[in-house]
Amino acid sequence: MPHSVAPDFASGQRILVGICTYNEAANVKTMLTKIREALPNAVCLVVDDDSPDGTAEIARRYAEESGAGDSVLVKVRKDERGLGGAIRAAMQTAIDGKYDLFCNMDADLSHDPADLPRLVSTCLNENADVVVGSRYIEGGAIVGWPWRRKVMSGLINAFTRKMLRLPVHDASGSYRCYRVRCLAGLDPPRNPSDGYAFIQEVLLRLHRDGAKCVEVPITFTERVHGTSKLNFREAMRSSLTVFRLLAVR
Ligand SMILES: Nc1nc2c(ncn2[C@@H]2O[C@H](COP(=O)(O)OP(=O)(O)O[C@H]3O[C@H](CO)[C@@H](O)[C@H](O)[C@@H]3O)[C@@H](O)[C@H]2O)c(=O)[nH]1
Repeated sequence: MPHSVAPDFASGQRILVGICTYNEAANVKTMLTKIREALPNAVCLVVDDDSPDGTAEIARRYAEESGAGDSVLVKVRKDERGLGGAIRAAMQTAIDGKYDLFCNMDADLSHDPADLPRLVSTCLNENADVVVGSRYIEGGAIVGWPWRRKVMSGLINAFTRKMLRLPVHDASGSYRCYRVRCLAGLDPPRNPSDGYAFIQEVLLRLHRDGAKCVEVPITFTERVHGTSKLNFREAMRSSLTVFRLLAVR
């Protein structure tokens, strides 16, 4: 999809782009390069759970050698694991740093950094509180998944949307742009999801707080390098979390 705006359109906004990484040595450098091309004024944050493959070190070296300096931050969590906790840590950095917008995306190039300007401009132009990159609306797509995973993910998302009365069709994808003031306004969750379910949980809590949620179509492309960390157990745990989230106020 073509960009409707020039890459530096949001120069008045302070934008933090967070990518969470576990064993993304083969992807992190390309990701950072492409994010900086897409949004030259944004700050990139890598939240790495002490990956044994040296992801954090590659990101640090990239920051030094590319001259990115303070516009690439690397946070290493030594004793914690889990995508949900890592995204929460990135959100907290956005809140503490008084950023205006926080964009979150996968670090394996499944989410195309070239879509970042579209998410950001939609947030600004439509005065949205959260913009969700969606695989399940017209124009959205998934490339490279076997049909079984597509069907499973589509069904889980339809079920989650219905059960939690969410206003979006893609609750489990984490390509999003948030207004930081809305994240800062959320009460700290009492028992937050540490795994992939956090992606649904934060959307639900924002929606219940009255946040304006807008969807834009994205194409999700299965990674070429590295492996997914979403195993069957975590997928089930995340899906069943819907029932726990029914109790979220
Ligand atoms: N810091 C940290 N990052 C993690 C962890 N587990 C996964 N990640 C990072 O989270 C991103 C997505 O993880 P994958 O394991 O590659 O997920 P996927 O199978 O490609 O996609 C599924 O999960 C995505 C979560 O964003 C979803 O967007 C997508 O819908 C899909 O269901 C990657 O950047 C990966 O490195 C963790 O424990 N800690």
